[in-house]
Amino acid sequence: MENAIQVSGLRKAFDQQVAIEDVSFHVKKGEIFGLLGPSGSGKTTTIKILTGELEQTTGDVCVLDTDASSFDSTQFKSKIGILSDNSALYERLTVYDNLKLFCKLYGAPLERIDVILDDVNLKNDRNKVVSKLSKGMKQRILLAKALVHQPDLVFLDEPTSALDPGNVIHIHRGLQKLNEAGTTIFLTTHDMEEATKLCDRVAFLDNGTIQELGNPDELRFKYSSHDFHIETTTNEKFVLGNDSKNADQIRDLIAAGKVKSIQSDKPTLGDVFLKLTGKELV
Ligand SMILES: Nc1ncnc2c1ncn2[C@@H]1O[C@H](COP(=O)(O)OP(=O)(O)OP(=O)(O)O)[C@@H](O)[C@H]1O
Repeated sequence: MENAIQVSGLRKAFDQQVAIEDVSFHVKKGEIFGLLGPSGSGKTTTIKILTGELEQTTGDVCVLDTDASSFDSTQFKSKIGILSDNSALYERLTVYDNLKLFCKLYGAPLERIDVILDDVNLKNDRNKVVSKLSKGMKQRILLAKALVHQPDLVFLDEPTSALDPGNVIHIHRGLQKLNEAGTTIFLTTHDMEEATKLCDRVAFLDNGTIQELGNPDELRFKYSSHDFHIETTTNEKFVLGNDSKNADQIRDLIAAGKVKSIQSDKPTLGDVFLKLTGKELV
């Protein structure tokens, strides 16, 4: 099967509270797929259903050719990695020993530990006791734990939310490297730059339903006004619509050497979300 994840008609209600409704999508093997949405939109609920932590109210879920009834099996768990708000570490053990325990659980070679510690920028902290580390460092150990056994598919619930910009760049590189080696990545994020940079496709979730789904650049183009933003050599700024009448004007301005810059309108993913839902994606 070429899909790593197949979801159709998914609904989850907690008593009267509907968290997600009629959610359908697929994630191809080898893709980086992002689920984007504001707080409370249903991202974590979706991840928890896909990893077997929660049971859906209705709908079908298939992950790595495995039906939800088998998500508890060790064989399935060894093929996926999870970073979620429930991920935990042994605080009194060192960084290395935490990862060693996890490797032993899933039969992963111990040589992977130093490779993954480098990917999450913790190479020099391998012998430190976890309880003495910062929140951002613990987040990176949890990320290493999700990735150390080289899973076929990883679920990352806001992987960089607690990290400083330098470490975000480092982690992004590590995730891209992992993906190039064949791992499918499913992530949630509030960070539109992260989604634009990393994801092959994104889905916008709002109030528990998918509002739009596609490649970030294609979505940005689809929701662009296609206007041109022009700045002249005399620092005048104006906007011209993308039509043949304006093409003549733009050509004349260029011919007269009066154009300092021309930029086409390209909304950010946050702008697209705002257009679709009237909400900021924060
Ligand atoms: N265990 C639960 N019991 C009752 N309601 C819940 C439970 N878990 C989630 N919800 C509700 O389901 C909705 C979706 O929550 P969810 O945690 O999936 O959102 P989210 O998009 O991950 O938010 P955030 O970005 O803040 O983590 C919210 O209205 C939330 O209050």
